[in-house]
Amino acid sequence: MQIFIGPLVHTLNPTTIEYSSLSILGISSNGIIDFITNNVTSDSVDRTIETLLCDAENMKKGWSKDGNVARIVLKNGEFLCPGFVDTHTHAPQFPNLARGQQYELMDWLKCVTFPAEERLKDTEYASVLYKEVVRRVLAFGPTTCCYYGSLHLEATKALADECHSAGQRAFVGKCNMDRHSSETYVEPSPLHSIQATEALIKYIHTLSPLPTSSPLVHPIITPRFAISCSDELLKSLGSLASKHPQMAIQTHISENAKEISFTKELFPSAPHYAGVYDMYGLLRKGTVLGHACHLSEEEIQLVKQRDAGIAHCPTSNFNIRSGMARVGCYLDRGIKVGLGTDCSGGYAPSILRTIQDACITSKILSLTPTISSQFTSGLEGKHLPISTLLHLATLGGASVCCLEDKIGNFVVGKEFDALVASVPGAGGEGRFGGGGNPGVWYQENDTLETLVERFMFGGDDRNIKDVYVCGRKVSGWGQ
Ligand SMILES: Nc1nc2[nH]cnc2c(=O)[nH]1
Ligand SMILES: [Zn+2]
Repeated sequence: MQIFIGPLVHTLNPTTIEYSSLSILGISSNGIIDFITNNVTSDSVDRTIETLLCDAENMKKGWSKDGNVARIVLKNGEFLCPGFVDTHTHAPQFPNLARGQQYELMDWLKCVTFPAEERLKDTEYASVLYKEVVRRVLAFGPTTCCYYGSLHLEATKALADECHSAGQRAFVGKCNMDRHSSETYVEPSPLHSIQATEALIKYIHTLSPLPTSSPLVHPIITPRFAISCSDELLKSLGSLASKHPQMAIQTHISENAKEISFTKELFPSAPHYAGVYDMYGLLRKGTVLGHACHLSEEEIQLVKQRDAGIAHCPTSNFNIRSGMARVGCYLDRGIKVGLGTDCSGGYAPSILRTIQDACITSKILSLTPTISSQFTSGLEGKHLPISTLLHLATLGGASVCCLEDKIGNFVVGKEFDALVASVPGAGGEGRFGGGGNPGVWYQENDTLETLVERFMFGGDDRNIKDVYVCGRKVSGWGQ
């Protein structure tokens, strides 16, 4: 059992952020938040803890004054933040990070991305690569991550193994792709693709959960995008999805102009891109749609109706010049939106970087007079406030993954997925943690609001001191 003592920040919805200058959180031995008291004064901490430990409800949960309780006291410049949720990334593409920026999507796939993914046919290479991928992702703070694997079953099992042994909450999918790739990187038939997907689902279901909680690693059905799946494959994936009505699905949608027109050519009977997935039963609650830069009004309404979620990938959208997603509009319509690093379309597995680029995307849209002049209320056409940006990175992402009842913010009964964020003092505590010389440091008299702002807009992995999934420390440079 652990008690955390320190400031915290989290969101309740896209426009409500809560700051507490000093909180006390009790985390049970199975990682559940048993109690929280916010805005405690520093001279009343001991007294408050004693009261909490003697509280009848807390005693029923196993707390007592004489129990074995670890106290974790945050230092100056540190605060608790909900663990980040990366709703869209590609594990086999990590060796390509920061390469290929000269291409747009379709050439980028052909020239640099498919060749990199093809290397995963070597399962030994997969094990070595994926160990490093999961280690790096965790160090940047995503306690939950939606991973695309390659086409290869054995390699993708290795990815699931790495998430499982590192203790990361994850969705792991084997890409389905039976056309429009290279001769050597394509699945031989829809049947082969489906059998391998079923085998992966079975395998992931055998990974043992933590002793006292539900599994952390989940399978996810992963048609790469409509272009790379034949009608027959999409149909079979739809049947597979209907056999597993709770299972998550991930794919790409409406990322780039050429991709959209090719999709229309390939599926002339579909009303639009979103309609292709809908036709095959792949657009539903738990579907994570990557990018969604150019959705039409009809598509937006359909996505909302089906209760699918959107992975906003702004870094990648700029890097491979795809476009800008209208996140304000999606949120105004009540669509679930989270952030995706989309490595290696994005440069790094950094959700902080993605927050910064989501902010810039919204600012560019707000500077476009034809857009900003149309909207007077709501988020569309405005630059996104801090509450919205933090929400996208945490609770918003959790809701895209249908995990909003389990994680995403600090609420009694939820699992403790959290970061200890650190904005060190100049030359002071934490300065050398994380390898050197963080780009932001606190100034005298900084409020918690200012620290959070510095972290979100100037932070990187050096500002992520500890990473907890379900109460277990899984990464970080803190001792
Ligand atoms: N950004 C991105 N878009 C895609 N569309 C289909 N595959 C991919 C991919 O790997 N990355
Ligand atoms: Zn992607």
